[in-house]
Amino acid sequence: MTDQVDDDLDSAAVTGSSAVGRRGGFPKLRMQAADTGPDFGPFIEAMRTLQDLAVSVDAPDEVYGAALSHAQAMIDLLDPYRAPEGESPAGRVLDLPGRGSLLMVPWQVEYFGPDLVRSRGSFRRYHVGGNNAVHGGVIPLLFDEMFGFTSFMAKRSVSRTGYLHVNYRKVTPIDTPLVVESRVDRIEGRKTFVVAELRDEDGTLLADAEGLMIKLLPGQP
Ligand SMILES: CCCCCCCCCC(=O)SCCNC(=O)CCNC(=O)[C@H](O)C(C)(C)COP(=O)(O)OP(=O)(O)OC[C@H]1O[C@@H](n2cnc3c(N)ncnc32)[C@H](O)[C@@H]1OP(=O)(O)O
Repeated sequence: MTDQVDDDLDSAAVTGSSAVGRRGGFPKLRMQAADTGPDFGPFIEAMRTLQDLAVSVDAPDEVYGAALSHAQAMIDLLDPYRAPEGESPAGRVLDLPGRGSLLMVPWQVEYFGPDLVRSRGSFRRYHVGGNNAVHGGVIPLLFDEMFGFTSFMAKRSVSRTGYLHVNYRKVTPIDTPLVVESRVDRIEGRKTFVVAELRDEDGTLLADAEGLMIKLLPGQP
């Protein structure tokens, strides 16, 4: 998938501080897909496991103290390497789940075209809202990412989400392979109406969504 998207991302417009030009409203960034070494992916996966643990362990206070020391050592190690958006690899490694960004759910786009974008993955302990069900605020994050990608593939990339409506049809489980598909429903001037469905591998509908992506005007952030 990377080659096609590399080209598109190179000319894509995304928000950020290191602008090198303007296209539509967004600053245009150097946004080539990041080419990382072999340790970046495992580092992100380890950080995701730490997120799972941080929301789930019940440990003695001295264990939290020891973990805090390790966390502070990591902060000291990484802090000198802070980089502007569009330069740090997180969010730009298209072959990693969630583009290698901890903000994104760790899903992998497996098909993308102007007609359809499909992504697969699982939610995990970090995403639990209650009783092992995925938090109702996490699912729109997945849909919004899909709508952004769908809009991008439909060559409507300089767009932002105007609204995102989610119907929660069934409880969404963690640690279960799921699939989401998103497509353009219709285009009206600046407005791209997008729809998506989240299903389990048996085809059971868990949630669906409709969104409005609005093409930005020059000067809009
Ligand atoms: C491969 C890369 C993948 C990346 C994925 C990442 C995707 C992430 C996408 C996002 O999450 S973007 C962040 C969340 N969204 C925002 O922060 C948007 C904040 N809102 C705005 O900036 C402005 O509202 C916006 C620029 C979108 C629109 O403002 P405008 O003043 O230019 O639009 P205007 O109010 O004139 O509305 C334009 C049309 O949209 C309609 N509209 C706007 N908001 C609407 C709304 N909420 N509901 C229904 N219709 C709406 C409006 O009626 C009108 O329709 P008509 O053209 O038919 O007259």
